[in-house]
Amino acid sequence: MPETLSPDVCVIGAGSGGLTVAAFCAMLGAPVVLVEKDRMGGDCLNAGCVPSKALIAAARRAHDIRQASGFGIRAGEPAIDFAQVMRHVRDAIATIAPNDSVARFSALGVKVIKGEARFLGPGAVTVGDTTIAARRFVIATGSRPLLPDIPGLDALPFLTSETIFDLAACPGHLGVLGGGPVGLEMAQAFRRLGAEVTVLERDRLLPGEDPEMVDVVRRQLQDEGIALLEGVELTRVEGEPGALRLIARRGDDDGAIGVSHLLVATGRRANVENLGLEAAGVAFTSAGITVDKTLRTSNPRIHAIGDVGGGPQLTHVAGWHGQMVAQNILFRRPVDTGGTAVPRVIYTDPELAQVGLTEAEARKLDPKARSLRWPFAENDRAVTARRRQGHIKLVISAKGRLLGASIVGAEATELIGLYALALAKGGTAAELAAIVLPYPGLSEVGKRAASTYLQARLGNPWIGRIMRLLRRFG
Ligand SMILES: Cc1cc2nc3c(=O)[nH]c(=O)nc-3n(C[C@H](O)[C@H](O)[C@H](O)COP(=O)(O)OP(=O)(O)OC[C@H]3O[C@@H](n4cnc5c(N)ncnc54)[C@H](O)[C@@H]3O)c2cc1C
Ligand SMILES: NC(=O)c1ccc[n+]([C@@H]2O[C@H](COP(=O)([O-])OP(=O)(O)OC[C@H]3O[C@@H](n4cnc5c(N)ncnc54)[C@H](O)[C@@H]3O)[C@@H](O)[C@H]2O)c1
Repeated sequence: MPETLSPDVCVIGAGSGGLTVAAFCAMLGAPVVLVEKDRMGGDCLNAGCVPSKALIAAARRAHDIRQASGFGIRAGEPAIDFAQVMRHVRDAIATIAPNDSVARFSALGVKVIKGEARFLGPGAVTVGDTTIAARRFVIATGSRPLLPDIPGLDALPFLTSETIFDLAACPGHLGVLGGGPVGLEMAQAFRRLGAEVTVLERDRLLPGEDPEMVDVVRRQLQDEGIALLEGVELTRVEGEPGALRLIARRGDDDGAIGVSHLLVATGRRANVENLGLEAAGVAFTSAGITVDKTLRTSNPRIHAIGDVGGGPQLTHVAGWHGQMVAQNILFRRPVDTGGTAVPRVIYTDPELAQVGLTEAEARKLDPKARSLRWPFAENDRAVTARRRQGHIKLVISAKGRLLGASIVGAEATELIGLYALALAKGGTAAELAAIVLPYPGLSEVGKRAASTYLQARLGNPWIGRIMRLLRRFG
């Protein structure tokens, strides 16, 4: 039966961004319709953050067992039951899934419609027989793997983030095309689970990250036996299923690498197709829907958030967008994606976390910007846990104001939050050096780095003069 709904808000896509908008609106009593064509929870829950971090956690256990002899515990080579590892991955998804389910959102008061949404015009969307004429729309349709045009690739089976978590057996030799976050996280996880792994990256590993921090990750991956081929172009894929030949070129040299499986992890493309964006008057390019810094599209009644908007493709960014846009729709609270420093983490071991400016970015804006470092090897907690790799780097202005923080080392994800707060509050190295932190703790690495700023100032001749003056008073 055709029906027309007229909610305040229609959200398209039930991933991290869309779910946040829908939950926020429903909890405040605004009528909201949420349309999802596939699985509730989107990419993060079903084929992204959750399965990847579950797999990484399993792989870490295998690695810890191999490393246990350093603690005086003899364990030997772990026996890996890959089917059970994958059950653990599915179990993690299934445990979290109820939070994102139709049942939960319906109970919150959201009208959830399963189907593909398409704009009929600037103020109406159709899903099957239903037309939704909402006051405001939020497009949160996410992204999907971007597949490079490489001769032979489409004729042979290959994996992407959408299929790798369905593997029934561990690959014998996993080729990974792309040394970005997906490629490196999966390369290390599969290596630890027993696969031979070769990464092919046409640039350098993690090209968007500080090279000094990436070096620490690179060394660890190499130590674990991962072959890292940087500056190479994959020119052709040959062979047959289970026995692929990757023909790659570096400069004028061609070489072939035999692998059993190939993971293509060369970035993502925004889901802008088949949405009727032209009918809606929403401008877009192949990079995504065009939005201003308030996340508004060229149609002022329509916002676009998360991966489809072409900004940083991260779950917490999609959620943050969703929260701001919901507040804007309900309370006219201004949206501003400009000023906030958003952390990002590569979940390799050691983890690489970044917030604010990298050293190179800061120097471009302020040639007097400086860096303060402290190694994990000089941190007592890291030493006791045999997790001595890596360091923190705080980037500060000439006057000591924090501009950015990079951490490569144990628990970098958990450590970076402090620096996100410090950046938001205009914090300084002196303030970071003054915090009292529990001993022993990894968080002390940042305090020690910040303290080097003060130590450098102790050489100032005025300090000696002031001390001599004060001595005269007893
Ligand atoms: C392997 C991997 C690991 C990742 N790990 C992390 C991580 O550790 N941390 C992190 O922050 N980020 C991570 N990400 C990125 C993260 O998954 C995404 O940034 C996030 O899911 C984006 O959320 P979104 O709401 O924009 O889109 P999505 O989660 O992709 O949701 C979009 C939804 O819209 C639906 N949809 C699309 N078109 C329509 C339509 N026409 N009608 C109805 N529904 C539609 C889709 O089916 C989908 O459910 C990872 C990504 C991958 C691939
Ligand atoms: N920890 C996290 O937060 C996390 C984890 C995974 C994914 N993600 C998000 O998912 C998105 C996708 O990740 P990704 O790693 O697929 O993409 P990416 O764009 O971040 O990295 C892709 C890498 O592949 C390389 N590349 C591209 N084409 C190539 C080719 N033809 N041959 C060889 N190398 C090639 C690029 O130089 C780049 O280093 C990212 O934007 C990221 O934000 C985040």
